[in-house]
Amino acid sequence: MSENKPKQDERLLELRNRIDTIDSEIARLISERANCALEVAEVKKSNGEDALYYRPEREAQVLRRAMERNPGPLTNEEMARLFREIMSACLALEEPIKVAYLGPEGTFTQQAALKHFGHSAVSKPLAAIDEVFREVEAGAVNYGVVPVENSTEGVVNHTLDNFMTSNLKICGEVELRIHQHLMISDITRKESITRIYSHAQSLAQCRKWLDSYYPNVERVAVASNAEAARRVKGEWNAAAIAGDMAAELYGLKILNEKIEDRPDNSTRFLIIGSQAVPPSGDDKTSLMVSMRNAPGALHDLLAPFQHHKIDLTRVETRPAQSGNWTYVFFIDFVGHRERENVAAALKEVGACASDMKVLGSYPRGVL
Ligand SMILES: C=C(O[C@@H]1C=C(C(=O)O)C=C[C@H]1O)C(=O)O
Repeated sequence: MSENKPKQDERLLELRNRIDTIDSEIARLISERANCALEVAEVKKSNGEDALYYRPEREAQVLRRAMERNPGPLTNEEMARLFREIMSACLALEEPIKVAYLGPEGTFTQQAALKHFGHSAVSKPLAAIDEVFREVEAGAVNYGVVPVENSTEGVVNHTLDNFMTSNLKICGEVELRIHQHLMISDITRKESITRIYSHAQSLAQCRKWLDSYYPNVERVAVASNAEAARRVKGEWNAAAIAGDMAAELYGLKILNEKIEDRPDNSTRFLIIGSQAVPPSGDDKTSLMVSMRNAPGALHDLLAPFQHHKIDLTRVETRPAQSGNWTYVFFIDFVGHRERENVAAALKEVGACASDMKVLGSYPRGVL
């Protein structure tokens, strides 16, 4: 035993007492904050604002500020995550926000929903992207969360196509680093794996890894990663590729961690709702445009953005549902539609397009 032990014990006791004092101060301040949020809800109610107290632009500002003034040693992301949960709990005092997501439970989309709304939101898994759109349109939930693009595998066509027939708006975005793991159940025989289940996108994200380590094993695409994990539960000769949440949900053991081919593999999700979001100070806008099929059409469409010094972050093309060989462009750019240069560019684009719809201006993803 070190002769310093009594001294160290004393120091430990002192530090723990300090932590206890700080904790009671934090608890008092969180309660004070919660009471303020309740009062804000009262004011909103007396202003006749909708029953929805959630304000995406204000939440983005609160999170950005938490990161900007972070004195350390916690990382900015950790600090913002803590504030994310405090806000989520404060908002739920009035009424928990209801969110539908592309399920089942355990998918990356659920993880994105929790990252964006915090754990006090009530989330509801649905089986298809179309169903998420319908549920939000019907007003059964306040918001929906759907994937829109993956850095390795590209765009999620289903989500873009839904905007052609829906009047929902984009109210936010959230980006998630995607880590894929190979997992097995407690009855799986490691040496006898003949089949690997996963969603097609995930199989594609791990193609090279699978070619190296399981070249002769059958790859079976199923509806979701969580479904892959569920199947493995009862099969002694199968493994699944899925994320942490699925492993936890189905009690699977992770055999190989982070097997995605690209270390920066990430997916972007959209928050869909019926609310137009005011500027937060750092925003993006998504636009859907149809053009007549004429020479120079794409140039005419993009020129106003260059002219008004607007940064494009994405341009996607999809076949229009109205006829063969006509196209719809999905364009994302930096800036809110209420900003002068954005409004001017939109006017010019509108003048040369056969159809144009602003899908939404929304805060750039913070976390
Ligand atoms: C408190 C408000 O309402 C909600 C709760 C927030 C919070 O806890 O900070 C922020 C925005 C809203 O979602 C507000 O509008 O300021």
